[in-house]
Amino acid sequence: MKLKDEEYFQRCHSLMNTEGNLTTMRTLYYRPLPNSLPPGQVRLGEHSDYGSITLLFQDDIGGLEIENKEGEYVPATPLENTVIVNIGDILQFWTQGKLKSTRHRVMIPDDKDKRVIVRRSMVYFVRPDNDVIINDPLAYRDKEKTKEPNVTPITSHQYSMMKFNKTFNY
Ligand SMILES: O=C(O)CCC(=O)C(=O)O
Ligand SMILES: [Fe+2]
Repeated sequence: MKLKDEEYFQRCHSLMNTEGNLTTMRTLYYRPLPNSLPPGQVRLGEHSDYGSITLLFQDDIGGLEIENKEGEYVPATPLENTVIVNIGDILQFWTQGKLKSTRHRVMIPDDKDKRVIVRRSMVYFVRPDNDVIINDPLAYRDKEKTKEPNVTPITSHQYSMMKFNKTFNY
């Protein structure tokens, strides 16, 4: 990635566990569902996560799907002792799209035995420190090789707030 400072990304997360960083852990509880539902129903809508990376721990019920390069959703079948690492929007901005933020969703299992059981997941959303500028691709690599983009700087905090307000608009 031609990092001019190999510790750049690490330093941008140095305030985790303080008020200067919005990294959060969320536990999700998907309640049991009736068997009468038709197949192919969405449980958690398509989205990309908006931090830098996400660590996702799911149980063995399944339903999580990830969008591949062809734009098709493919199952992320649960594997024991495995953590899924998603790239979030901010890492995509930072790297000018070199690393892609992965769209994903959760479907209701077609298997009727699995629908009537609770699904649980645990998600750790890693976000850069609040004041980090997320749309300056030059911050992490050799400035001479890329033209200075003419854009208004956006901080990690501003972007997160914009996404929170859109997602939790009720
Ligand atoms: O429950 C899952 O497996 C996915 C959760 C998720 O994508 C999210 O909370 O952003
Ligand atoms: Fe997600």
